[in-house]
Amino acid sequence: MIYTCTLNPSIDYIMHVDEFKSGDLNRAKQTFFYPGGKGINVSRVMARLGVETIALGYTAGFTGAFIKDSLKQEHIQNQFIETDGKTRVNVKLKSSDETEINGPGPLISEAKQQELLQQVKEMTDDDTLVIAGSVPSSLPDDFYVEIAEICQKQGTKLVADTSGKALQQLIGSSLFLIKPNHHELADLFNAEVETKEQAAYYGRKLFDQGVSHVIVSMGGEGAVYIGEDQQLFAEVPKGTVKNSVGAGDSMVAGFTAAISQAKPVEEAFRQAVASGSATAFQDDLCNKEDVEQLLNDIEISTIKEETK
Ligand SMILES: Nc1ncnc2c1ncn2[C@@H]1O[C@H](COP(=O)(O)OP(=O)(O)OP(=O)(O)O)[C@@H](O)[C@H]1O
Ligand SMILES: O=P(O)(O)OC[C@@]1(O)O[C@H](CO)[C@@H](O)[C@@H]1O
Repeated sequence: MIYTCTLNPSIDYIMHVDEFKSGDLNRAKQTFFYPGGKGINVSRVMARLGVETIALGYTAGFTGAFIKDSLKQEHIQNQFIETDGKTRVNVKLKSSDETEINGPGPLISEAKQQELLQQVKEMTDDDTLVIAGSVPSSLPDDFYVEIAEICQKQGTKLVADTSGKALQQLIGSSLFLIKPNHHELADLFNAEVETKEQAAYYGRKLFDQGVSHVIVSMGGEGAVYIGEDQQLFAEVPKGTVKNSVGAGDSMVAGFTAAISQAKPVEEAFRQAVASGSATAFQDDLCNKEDVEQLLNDIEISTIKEETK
């Protein structure tokens, strides 16, 4: 089974405002509510690509109930742990540019932390766990590392989509897939990552430290894949970006779904990029048809040089 874990889910409240003026009364011309949080986005895209997952994490209050209802409507199983307080609402403001305000999320007690670790301990070497998103401030900084240690011991494949300190701490753990964007990769190595060669150079360092598959996304500039004996570059399809929230998560979902269906790595990478762009080109996350339509538009080439 493939599990996704979202420690800090959200309702994503998308607001389209024509010309946003800070400090003024603005009226949105269109709004949307979506169940959000990176792992939940991965579960939703994988469901659309025909792959079953079970969503784990913490939900709370009426906002948490919205998330559970929404997933139920999309036939996605969950084993969320209910906590006190309310699941956060993250505001995504779309105007001439994209502004995001993410809430802090509810407090998670020590007992609830142990409950989640117990769920991980019950997984086996047939299972895959996707840990995605930020670690709420009430959890220990190294909570993901604790999960990684459990997974390594029992042979559960671990996919990690996080950033900052949480990502830094995970490097060195045995990981199946990570997908930093080029800014996150640059932060990890305190270096400049602007070109595909630089992305490949630092991506290879992550591979050498125990990550089986590394995808570095570079927004509209393309994406890089580093694996055992391949390093690939994909041009992203051309289109109008409507809402890039969840585009990175869609890539993780596209790749993980394809691998679970025993597709070759290059095809999994192609599906990752198609899923990311298909999400970027619409308000909600991508559908299977959108992904399939983009697959043929993606040119993949080999990156030869690995110099900075
Ligand atoms: N301008 C664009 N044109 C086409 N595709 C895009 C564009 N911007 C993003 N994408 C798609 O979204 C993917 C992820 O984008 P990005 O590198 O911004 O990741 P990210 O920062 O993790 O995303 P996010 O945090 O917004 O989910 C890209 O690899 C690509 O497939
Ligand atoms: O605050 P975090 O956990 O870093 O990110 C949460 C979030 O911004 O990530 C998803 C998009 O990737 C959204 O659905 C959600 O609002």
